[in-house]
Amino acid sequence: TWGYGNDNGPATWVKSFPVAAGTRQSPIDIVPTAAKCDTKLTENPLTVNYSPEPAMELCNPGLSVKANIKSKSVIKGGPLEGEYKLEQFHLHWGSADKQGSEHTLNGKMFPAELHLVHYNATKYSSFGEAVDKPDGLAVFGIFLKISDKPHQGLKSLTDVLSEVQYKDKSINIKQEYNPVCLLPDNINKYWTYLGSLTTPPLCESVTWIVFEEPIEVSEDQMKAFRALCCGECGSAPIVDNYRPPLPLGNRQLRASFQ
Ligand SMILES: NS(=O)(=O)c1ccc(O)c(NC(=O)NCCCCO)c1
Ligand SMILES: [Zn+2]
Repeated sequence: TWGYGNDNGPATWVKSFPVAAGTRQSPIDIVPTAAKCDTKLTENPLTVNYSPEPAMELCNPGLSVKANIKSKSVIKGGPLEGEYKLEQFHLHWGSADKQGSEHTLNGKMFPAELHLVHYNATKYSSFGEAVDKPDGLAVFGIFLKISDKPHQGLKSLTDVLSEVQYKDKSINIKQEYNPVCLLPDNINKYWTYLGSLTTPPLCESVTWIVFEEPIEVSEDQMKAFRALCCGECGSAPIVDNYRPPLPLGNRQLRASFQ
């Protein structure tokens, strides 16, 4: 099956998933000077209405770590028509701080990138129905950068990653968890473009919203992600689970700010 190794990594995915060669693939390199500032985005501010998740499920599907959301946490506005409901969030990270993010900023990679995945609940009744529709999904992309202080919101997760170290392990976070704690302070500054899932099946169904402001995590928190395993005890660590950027082509990258 697909992965991030030499024999099954991003360059091989097109064999099983021809859409990998499509015209609205993700991630991309974000070049702020090439983005068009669109006042329609500021006139219709992005609004986030997340709720606390009691007993949030955290799992290791083998190629990332994922939290599944059951509560009604929704977003709307900005580039979005209708209301999009939070389904899950997960991350992509590197084996070292010099790499790990999927989107890049003027060619620069961040050590990791957090994805909060929403589906169009106005038009579709489930994530599964929405996942292959052109207006089906909206994903927040949040860059992670290293600081000497741990990210408090992520700490509830990084402190228990050892309990989902192996593939198919899952736990419930006891303390109720509101995913709003993962967002940067300023969510009014973002870039947006039409793209895809960054892993197979690579569906061209995502309105991407990538925030300018990174969240700050500690080196120890990065080490906790890098200690997760792709399989059972003794299997390789989950690292470098990122797809490199694809051409923007003739897509318009829009900015919510000057
Ligand atoms: N990275 S992303 O664009 O935000 C993204 C958001 C939602 C997704 O469903 C996927 N991909 C996915 O679920 N693939 C099925 C097998 C995964 C095994 O781990 C990727
Ligand atoms: Zn992702």
